[in-house]
Amino acid sequence: MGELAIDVDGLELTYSDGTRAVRDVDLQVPEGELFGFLGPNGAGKTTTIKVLSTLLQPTGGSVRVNGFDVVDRPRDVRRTIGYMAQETSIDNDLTARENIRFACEAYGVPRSERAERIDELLELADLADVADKRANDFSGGMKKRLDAATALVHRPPLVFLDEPTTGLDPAARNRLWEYFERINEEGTTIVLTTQYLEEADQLCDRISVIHDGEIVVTGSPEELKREVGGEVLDVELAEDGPDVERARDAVASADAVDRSAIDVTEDGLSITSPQAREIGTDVLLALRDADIPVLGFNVRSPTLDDVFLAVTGEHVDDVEDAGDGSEPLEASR
Ligand SMILES: Nc1ncnc2c1ncn2[C@@H]1O[C@H](COP(=O)(O)OP(=O)(O)OP(=O)(O)O)[C@@H](O)[C@H]1O
Repeated sequence: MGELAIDVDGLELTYSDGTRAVRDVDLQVPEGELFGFLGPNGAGKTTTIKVLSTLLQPTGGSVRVNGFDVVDRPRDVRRTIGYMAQETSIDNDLTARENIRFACEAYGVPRSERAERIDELLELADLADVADKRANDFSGGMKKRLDAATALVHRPPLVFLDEPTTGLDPAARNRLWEYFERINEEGTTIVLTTQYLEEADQLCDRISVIHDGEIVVTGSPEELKREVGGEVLDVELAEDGPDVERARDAVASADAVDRSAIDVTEDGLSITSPQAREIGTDVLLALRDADIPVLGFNVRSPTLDDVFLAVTGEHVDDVEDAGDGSEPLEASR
């Protein structure tokens, strides 16, 4: 492992009204990683990112960013990071080029380097063709790409992106993912927050699932899925059929099925087991004996949705908050 871009030990952040937004957070992110905080609204993602980027002072624990303590050396931290907030900070009345030029001035990029830097970032953000159009005419995805470009003008080795794709359609989101991958390949460490399981899965080298202000698990998407333990047997039940709890009781009565491994899903039940394939017949027989019709069943690998359920004990739907019209924490399958 190379140098640590982020080294957090026992971070606590309690707001002045007593809200304990973040607690007991330990985290190490090596340089070069594309790291994600995954969690629903209110989990503490923004608060954590604001502490890491010196916008909030921790109320406990120690936080080092690029080797600098955020309390003792906030200027050095700010000099070496880029930050893209949830709300875009670009000026709609300015063109893409003018927005980046303005950021260059704000970050003190030497005058002689500005023109080259602007062209380089317009290219990276895939906005060279529309460089002289006003941001007001841009789509949501283009605005986000421009916003991220303005956070990179001073060539920070580490950039924070707070929910960079929330509210975007899948095509725009894919384009942003490619852009972030390019930035990361060029050597910039990226720490982002997301409510999207698919985003965490596809984009991030490692993720921390954050829930109620605590990191509940950290690892690569593959590691986390492996930790779920085995495969998942989905059983689809008739919507107007018997009570799903009765179905759960019936399945739990089958040999080799652990009751705690049975979850209620939108379509019926899912059973996680190292022997998901072997227990299928027993599960179907148990449901038939209880006169519960089965519409379909399928064995599959776990998704991050299953990871989320396993580590938080909550369903994605239970924590879903589609207040902004998007579909956060939507399953990736
Ligand atoms: N300024 C504040 N004062 C008091 N409580 C706050 C403040 N800002 C956030 N909180 C609370 O802290 C908790 C964590 O909020 P935070 O914004 O960090 O979550 P989040 O995971 O980023 O969610 P979101 O997706 O909504 O941004 C929530 O309970 C929130 O209500």
